[in-house]
Amino acid sequence: MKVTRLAIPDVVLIEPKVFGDARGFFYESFNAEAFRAATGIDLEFVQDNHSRSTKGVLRGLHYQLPPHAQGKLVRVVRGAVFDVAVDIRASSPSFGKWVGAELTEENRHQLWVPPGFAHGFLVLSDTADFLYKTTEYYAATHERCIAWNDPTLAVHWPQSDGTPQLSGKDQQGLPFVRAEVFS
Ligand SMILES: Cc1cn([C@H]2C[C@H](O)[C@@H](COP(=O)(O)OP(=O)(O)O[C@H]3O[C@@H](C)C(=O)[C@@H](O)[C@H]3O)O2)c(=O)[nH]c1=O
Repeated sequence: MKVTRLAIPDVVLIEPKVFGDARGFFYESFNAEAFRAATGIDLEFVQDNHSRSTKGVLRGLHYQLPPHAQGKLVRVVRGAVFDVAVDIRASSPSFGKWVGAELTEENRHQLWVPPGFAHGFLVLSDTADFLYKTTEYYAATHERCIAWNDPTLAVHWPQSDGTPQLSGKDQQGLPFVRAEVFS
């Protein structure tokens, strides 16, 4: 497993070791002990999620407030997305900054998005199957959404020719300046 800390070092890119042979491939998509040894981060996941989206769909920027804040280990098993994590921890030196990575079926990269970050992704392929593990359960009452195109955050979404396809909820995403953040 190769671990790279991104420009916001709490966000970690993971490149698993893949064993290919005549049958296909095998890799450990998560191993708590190996993850801890490589990153120093001790994780206990409680929920696994799978979403499927078509090209041009954008989901985000989502987070849950404490006490239901979620860390997410995200990956793509079909297609390709541009994945984004925004630091919304008021006391952080990178508050309001974002990092992004392309996660694809081919590169098998994963992103660790810690609690205290808003998260979203744009689908670049015809279809994308997006899988993620979370450290806390879904809590609808505590979920929040910041607008994907907030001018203060200025996330640079790639290949965005026109407006992405958004859920009704995501069309109501708040401006960053009005969003509840982590103290
Ligand atoms: C996220 C989630 C949704 N749901 C339900 C609520 C709703 O009826 C339906 C679709 O939910 P959403 O529109 O919120 O799904 P989606 O827009 O895919 O939400 C996800 O987006 C990405 C970017 C994240 O970071 C995730 O944490 C999550 O917020 O699924 C659950 O039952 N459990 C869950 O954990």
